[in-house]
Amino acid sequence: MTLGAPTASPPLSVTEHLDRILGSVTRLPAVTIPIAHALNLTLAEDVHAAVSVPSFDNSAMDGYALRRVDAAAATAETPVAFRVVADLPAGSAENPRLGSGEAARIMTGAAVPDDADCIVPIEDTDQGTQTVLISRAPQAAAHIRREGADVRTGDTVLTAGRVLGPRDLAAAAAVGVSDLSVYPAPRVGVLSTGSELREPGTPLERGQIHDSNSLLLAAMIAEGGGIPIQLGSVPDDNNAFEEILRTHADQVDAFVTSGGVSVGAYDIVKAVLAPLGVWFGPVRMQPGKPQGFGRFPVAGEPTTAATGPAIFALPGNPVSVFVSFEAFVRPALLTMAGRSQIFRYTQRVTTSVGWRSPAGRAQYMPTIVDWDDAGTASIRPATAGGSGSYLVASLAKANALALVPEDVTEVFAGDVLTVTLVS
Ligand SMILES: Nc1nc2c(c(=O)[nH]1)N[C@H]1C(S)=C(S)[C@@H](COP(=O)(O)OP(=O)(O)OC[C@H]3O[C@@H](n4cnc5c(N)ncnc54)[C@H](O)[C@@H]3O)O[C@H]1N2
Ligand code: MOO
Repeated sequence: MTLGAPTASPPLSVTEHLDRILGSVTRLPAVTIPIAHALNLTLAEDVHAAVSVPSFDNSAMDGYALRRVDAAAATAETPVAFRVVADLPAGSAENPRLGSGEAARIMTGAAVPDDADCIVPIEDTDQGTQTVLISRAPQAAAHIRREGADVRTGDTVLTAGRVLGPRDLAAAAAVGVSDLSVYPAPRVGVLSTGSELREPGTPLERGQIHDSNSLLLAAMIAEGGGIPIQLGSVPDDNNAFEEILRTHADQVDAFVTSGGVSVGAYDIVKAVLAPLGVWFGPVRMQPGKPQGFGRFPVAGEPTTAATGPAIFALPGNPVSVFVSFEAFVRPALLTMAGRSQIFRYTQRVTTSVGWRSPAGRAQYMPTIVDWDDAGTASIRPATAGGSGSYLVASLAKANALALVPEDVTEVFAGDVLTVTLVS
């Protein structure tokens, strides 16, 4: 056991700490993967249509393909008879010749014979299979979906930088593309520290608590477009902590740890990582004051190389974990995932009650946004205890974080604050 080193670094503002982090992380190298695995990833290269959509003239209706001129006189009272010379379900490769007075029965999506110039829907016929009576004169080119009406071969269908949603994947598939160049989701090892931690569901003895940070972090990583890798929890033991990081360093793009970064005698995270060059110090925020950030060296590389996985050493208090993730980890992971939009949208909202905020620290208050009947939003703290960093159960009620600037020590009802809606 190594004693935690006292904090030496001067306090950073939230912006200074975030700038250092964003200056250190870069997007991951692009990879080419099957479309089916590309949901929510950022596209690295434009996608061009390999085939037109539609790729052939096809019928928009179940009906009959024929030459319009032959049915020009058709009315309900004086229907015109056609000989049915072919039957064309969708997928048929047939291209039957159609002479005067001849029709092909055709289903939606089937290729229109070259000799036909319109489709008569079955509603305007007697649905005959040998001969068919057409009871309404068709419009020119009626119900034919033309080749290339949507996109033509070579057209740009999706542009680089796009975050791929379900419709993007469908568009890529439709234009004949099977693989996409994307920035991969960062793989993030999640490790909780603390001898007091027990698995959720385990009965607790005096002094023990359930490990909620592992779940919180893994879920936030997944929600933020990363792939969480649960490494469980380690007791306050320097060697056990370092060993688990070393074991996984070459398998992850980042680590997020919680706990053990303050000034206590058992703050192992700082004790192990600070000598490896990871920065530790206070950030002028509440909650989330003690922070650590740097790179964890991969075996065989010099500890000074900035090539190992990024490591975010967050404080242990659960609300601090949540706020720290929102403020620092989420934008960094989104950067690694190639996103250009790395911050959530904010809005200015009026507070319906007041509260106190510590001097010289930006306060992140978990809040509930209420909307009145007129659609006007207001916020109130989500928990009776304000931004107390241990209030993990009440944190679930919050749907927003309100930011109180460093120099404000009291928020009054009616004040307007910058609010980030969180999920
Ligand atoms: N003398 C001082 N003490 C503390 C200071 C300070 O400046 N001087 N800072 C306080 C602040 S602010 C914070 S935040 C915490 C951060 O401490 P650590 O990062 O070292 O975290 P721990 O001591 O390990 O744990 C803090 C708290 O959180 C609970 N915890 C830890 N891990 C989990 C988990 N996985 N799931 C749920 N809860 C967890 C832990 O039991 C503690 O109650 O330091 C203050 N102290
Ligand atoms: O800064 Mo600590 O993270 O308030 O509880």
